[in-house]
Amino acid sequence: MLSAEGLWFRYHKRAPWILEDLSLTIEPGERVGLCGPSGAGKSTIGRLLAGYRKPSRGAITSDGPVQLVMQHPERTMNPHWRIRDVLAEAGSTVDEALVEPHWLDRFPHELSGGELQRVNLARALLAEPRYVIADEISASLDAITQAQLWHHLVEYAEAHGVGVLAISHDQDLIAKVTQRTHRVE
Ligand SMILES: Nc1ncnc2c1ncn2[C@@H]1O[C@H](COP(=O)(O)OP(=O)(O)OP(=O)(O)O)[C@@H](O)[C@H]1O
Repeated sequence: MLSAEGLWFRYHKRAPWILEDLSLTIEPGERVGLCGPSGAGKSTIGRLLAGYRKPSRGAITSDGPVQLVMQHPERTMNPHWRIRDVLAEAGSTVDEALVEPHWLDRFPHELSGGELQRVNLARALLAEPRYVIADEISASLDAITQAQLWHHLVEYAEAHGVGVLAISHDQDLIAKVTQRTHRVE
């Protein structure tokens, strides 16, 4: 289980608390939606769960690796590396349902936003995570690309018993791809 218990967090000592006593659990194979207004701290929760930040108080425990996938894949890839090398850093068996072979020799800026997000998701899955935090991964994509991306993630998660936290403003999407929702205010 991926568990956050009694989390308190603020970005600076004198800044206001973003999270006050937040608790949340995700079981392997479970898909949970994370909803709430802008600025409520959803991305912050994702960063904490993935270990990018440490909570001021409280505990995060996990029985396996956690991968965070974010909205802007271009920000997480070296622009001077070809897609082949971006992926090779994470592992060797690329999911061909996500990554088309003719993309491998291109640079990140030579793919569309949706194609690059598919590469980004494939890279995250190469790390064989037990949990995936999907933070607005399809926010800027058209409906078909959004559906494809989520189809891949849900199928992979079901096949491998991976727990997913889906962060999105889109309530309809959350209802479609998750089994329950956690709300933050
Ligand atoms: N690096 C940072 N330094 C200082 N404050 C930050 C930082 N990142 C986020 N914040 C602040 O923390 C609060 C929560 O931000 P966060 O991005 O977690 O919210 P969110 O719920 O994901 O919002 P949105 O739905 O708009 O993406 C906001 O008030 C934001 O301004």
